[in-house]
Amino acid sequence: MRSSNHSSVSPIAGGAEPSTPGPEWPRLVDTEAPPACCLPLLEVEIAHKGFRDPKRGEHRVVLEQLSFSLQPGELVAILGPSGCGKTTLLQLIAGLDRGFQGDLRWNGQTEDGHPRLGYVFQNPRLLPWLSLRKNIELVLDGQSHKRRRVDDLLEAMGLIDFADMHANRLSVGMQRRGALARAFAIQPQLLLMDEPFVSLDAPTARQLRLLLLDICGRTRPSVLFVTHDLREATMLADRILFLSTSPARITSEVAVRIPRESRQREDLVERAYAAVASRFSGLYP
Ligand SMILES: Nc1ncnc2c1ncn2[C@@H]1O[C@H](COP(=O)(O)OP(=O)(O)OP(=O)(O)O)[C@@H](O)[C@H]1O
Repeated sequence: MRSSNHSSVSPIAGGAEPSTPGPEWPRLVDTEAPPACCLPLLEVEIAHKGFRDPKRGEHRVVLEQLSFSLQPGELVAILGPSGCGKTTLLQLIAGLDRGFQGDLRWNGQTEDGHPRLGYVFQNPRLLPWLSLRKNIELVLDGQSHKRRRVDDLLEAMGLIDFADMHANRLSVGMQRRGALARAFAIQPQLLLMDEPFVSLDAPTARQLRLLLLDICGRTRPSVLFVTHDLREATMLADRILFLSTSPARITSEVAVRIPRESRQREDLVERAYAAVASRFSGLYP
């Protein structure tokens, strides 16, 4: 299973019709997913996920017939309207919520083969009573050279001068960077990120996106991240999956063909972004 359960060029439900492809298709962006290279790290097949509405007591379907796969080393962005079920999807994949109908297959298996997993939550979730350094060392328990690894990461995040400060003394932006450092520290095989760069100032967000690409280039994790920022998705992702409103399913998919080593080129990203934005105009301005 490589592509999702949708026609690859279909518009999002309720959205604008796709415009005629421009010159960037299929050079920088394409609706054809690249051919699968090998066994997917993850195959998602969610038949049904719902919640009981706390007020009315009714069962509400949030995800339905949603499927896609993730290749080793692939960076995939998930976009969709607010409240459609993006965080819910990440939580199912992380195993934080097992109440759904469907299957998650890791390296082709449903039981074993769960990879080392990093999760950057929407809220940084650092332990307020510990220093920033201790928050990160905590996930490296028992590993040698952890101080060196933590210092390197804090340096890269521009946080080294704040390493011994309690987490609750840090600004929200600094806590976000700390949460990213904590997720990178375990060198995850799969990194799940829920709007990781939101509420950071533009230069810091750009610096961290480039850092993510740099780390991905070196350690090749698979990354699945939620964003509302189509430009960010175009800069980072190899594929962008578009979700519909609840019950969410994948309605469209775009492959971004900017080579990883050229993602820092704003001109290329801007052209690819313009092509994707024009095709899905009105939905993700
Ligand atoms: N534990 C829960 N109990 C009941 N309803 C829930 C629960 N968790 C999520 N929901 C509901 O499921 C729907 C999807 O929520 P989710 O947080 O996954 O959306 P989202 O796409 O990530 O939203 P946003 O883009 O605003 O962050 C929402 O209507 C939410 O209220």
